[in-house]
Amino acid sequence: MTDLAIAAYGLRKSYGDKVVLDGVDLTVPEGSVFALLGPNGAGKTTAVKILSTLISPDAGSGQIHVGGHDLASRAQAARAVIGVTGQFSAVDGLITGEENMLLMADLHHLSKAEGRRTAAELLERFDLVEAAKKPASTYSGGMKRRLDIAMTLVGGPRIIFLDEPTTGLDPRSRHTMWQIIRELVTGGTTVFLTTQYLEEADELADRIAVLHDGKTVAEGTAEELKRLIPGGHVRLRFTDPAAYQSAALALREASRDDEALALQIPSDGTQRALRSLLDRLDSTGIEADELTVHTPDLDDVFFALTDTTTVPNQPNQPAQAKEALR
Ligand SMILES: Nc1ncnc2c1ncn2[C@@H]1O[C@H](COP(=O)(O)OP(=O)(O)OP(=O)(O)O)[C@@H](O)[C@H]1O
Repeated sequence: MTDLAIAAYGLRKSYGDKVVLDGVDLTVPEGSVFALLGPNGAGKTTAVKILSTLISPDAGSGQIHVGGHDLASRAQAARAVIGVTGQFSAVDGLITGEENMLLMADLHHLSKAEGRRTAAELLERFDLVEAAKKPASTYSGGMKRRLDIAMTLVGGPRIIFLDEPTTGLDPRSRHTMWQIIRELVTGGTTVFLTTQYLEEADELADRIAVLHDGKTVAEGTAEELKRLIPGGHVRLRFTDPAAYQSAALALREASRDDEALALQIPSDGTQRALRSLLDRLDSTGIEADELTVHTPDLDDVFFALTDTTTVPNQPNQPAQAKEALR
């Protein structure tokens, strides 16, 4: 069995009468990337803060082991093997990137020579050599984020927590950050990240947990999560209301959008399914003005699991009828 870098059971945290985490289990195998997804305020940062020993869980939580150390009795030992970067950035804007790195080396009690060597190595690795002598306040968002991670790596952590590592970055900087994260994992580091971007979880994570209302509502690989919901469909749009009505009669399994004159037909999007659909339309002499194939992605999973206000589409009911049913 693979060793677990993080094994947390029954995580609980409330602020006053607001329950933020209501018994969350999180297990992360060593050397893997785990993504915690959830809408704003779901409790992702709170989970990161607990796992990285910045705050304590409530009494009644189960055991939490990080890097093999029980947080209740050996928090100091756990702290020695982890690094945290995120919304609470450690970068000091008033001093240079290099000075920030050397400060970190001091905090980790590295000798002067070792501190300089480590700082130089990491500045090089994160493409910050040119900027190293400039105040960090002059850095772009992407550079600051890279410096933040470089600082975290000074202590050689085996497990790193990245709280929304790419929020606010432009696409190029985001891809650079993804590359950095992949390299960290190749080097054996375990990465626990929180993200608002489903695409990011899909790209990077071996396993993903979706947090909602203080609970994990789904967990698995991106593929497993996508399989949880059907979601796949073909959408046919018409400009002629008569053609739309005929098509709705011919395709009784379709969901109707009377306003947009569009029909949504559940489908796995395969060539065979599409051919059969088109054959049915052909045989009735109906032509759609637009056809789009939608295969489920993480967005569908995320919204299906976290949006409690959505009423699933009822097959083939006109919008007014649906209204009347409410
Ligand atoms: N120190 C605190 N005191 C009171 N409430 C808090 C505190 N910290 C967090 N909360 C509340 O707990 C909830 C979860 O916050 P948390 O920061 O963990 O969410 P999040 O999922 O990281 O959200 P975001 O994506 O917006 O950062 C929020 O409603 C927040 O207001």
